[in-house]
Amino acid sequence: MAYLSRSCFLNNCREISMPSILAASIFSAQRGETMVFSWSLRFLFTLCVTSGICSGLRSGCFSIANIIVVKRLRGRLYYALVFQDISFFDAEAVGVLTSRLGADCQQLSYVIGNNIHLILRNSLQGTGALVNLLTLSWPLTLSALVICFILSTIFLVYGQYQKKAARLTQEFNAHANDVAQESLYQIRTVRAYGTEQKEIGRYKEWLEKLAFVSIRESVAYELWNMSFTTLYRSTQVIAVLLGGMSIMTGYVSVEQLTKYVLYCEWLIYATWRLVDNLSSLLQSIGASERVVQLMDLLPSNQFLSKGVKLPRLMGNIQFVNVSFHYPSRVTVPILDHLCLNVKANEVIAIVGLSGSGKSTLVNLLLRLYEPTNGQIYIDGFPLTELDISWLRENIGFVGQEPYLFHMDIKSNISYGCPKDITDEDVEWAAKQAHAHEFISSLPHGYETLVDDDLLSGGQKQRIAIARAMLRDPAVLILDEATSALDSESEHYVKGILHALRNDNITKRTVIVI
Ligand SMILES: Nc1ncnc2c1ncn2[C@@H]1O[C@H](COP(=O)(O)OP(=O)(O)OP(=O)(O)O)[C@@H](O)[C@H]1O
Repeated sequence: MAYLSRSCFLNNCREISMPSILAASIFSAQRGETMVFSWSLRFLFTLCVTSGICSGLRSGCFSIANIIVVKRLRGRLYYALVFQDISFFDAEAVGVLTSRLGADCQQLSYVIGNNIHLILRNSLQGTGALVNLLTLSWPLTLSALVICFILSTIFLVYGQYQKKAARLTQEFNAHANDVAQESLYQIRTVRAYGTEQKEIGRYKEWLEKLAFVSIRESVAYELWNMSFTTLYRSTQVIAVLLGGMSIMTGYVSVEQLTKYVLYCEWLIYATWRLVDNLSSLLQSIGASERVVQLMDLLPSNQFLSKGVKLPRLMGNIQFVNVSFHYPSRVTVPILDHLCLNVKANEVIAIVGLSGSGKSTLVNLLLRLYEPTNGQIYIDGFPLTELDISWLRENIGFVGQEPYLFHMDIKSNISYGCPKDITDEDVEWAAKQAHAHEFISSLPHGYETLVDDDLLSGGQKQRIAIARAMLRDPAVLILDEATSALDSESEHYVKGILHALRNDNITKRTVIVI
């Protein structure tokens, strides 16, 4: 790669002499200097071939580098996202985050890949052209430079606008993406309530905002294009005007003027390409600011500090004066100086009105959020001092709305299990959760791929219970785990709870909400 870059750099330097050689070959033909003419032609031909080869190799290498950069960016961003606090996900919409992972990462790769490389190349060619122009005639060069200066000034104004527009485009795109994702994900609710038109309207609202910004962006681009073309043509007219006058006064020769026109073309072309690359660079920077900010986020403190791993989790749980409000709703206290004592191997039930904070209690125990006041102790250790991954390995949790992954049933049951698992273990857990029978009746049994329509709410919940049972946890939390079960399954699950309570061999603390 380094060798290739060096060769391409040398080729770019050689390319700068092209207008000179072109003019030299034309005028050597006019003077009848066949040797010079044939040498110039050979040189030009070699330059054409090497330019083509270098350009092909360069764009090939940069496309590959781009693919690698996008892969790494996405990986790094995903890593940064996954290790954020849960409160981060309360504030950020999933559709917006997936948009950052997709289109925005792609944009950022253009900054790193194509643009910077093209900017360097065009700067080199522009500088080469300028040096050659200066050796030909400085008054003529000055006129070309004035035009380049005006072009750059117009571009600065336009570039600022483009950067802002790019950021808005990304924002509106991300919101449109979020609305579409939400509606499609909730399509059954949408259909049941007949809100298809309302959802289309919600999506269109963002599309309209997006179109508005895009149209303004296009108009700005066209204005810039218009200024550029006018100024570019002006250079040619000025060259003929000043150059013609200089020839008439004998200040420059025809050959010098020809070289000047060719180099001028080269300079303006390089300026245009440079400005265009800078403009898309600014566009990409505008679009990728949020990606960079997200990538720079440090992982949650929970993962940074190494906590204590106890030889065995007994399951003593103590809430001492715990108060809490959600970070997104600081004015709404959920828990206020709560004290709770659960002894190891106890089976307790937490009962309360809807919205009274039962699930919040579990969220705090799993350390998804930190209490705003007070302390939670597990086996006498403050929760914050324990190794969080170790603790979660020892807790089995079944939530109110169990979500199954798009994997086969066996993988769903063994999901996140820290131990080595055999097929028999998976079957045992499924039997404990009264799930074995319906799993066996599926076309591919435990190998059946789970998708949204395959299982009923109660069946999904039984698989989630099996997942928790398989870990053989020291603390088992069932957050309204029977809410989606039919009366027969509920009866069985209650049987499991009784069995857990009377089980004196497998000791565990059970919290039932
Ligand atoms: N992530 C969150 N951000 C902000 N507020 C939240 C969040 N999760 C829950 N709440 C609020 O906290 C309060 C308690 O919710 P919680 O889910 O703990 O109640 P619950 O007793 O489990 O209710 P239910 O029995 O209906 O499940 C509710 O007012 C709820 O709106």
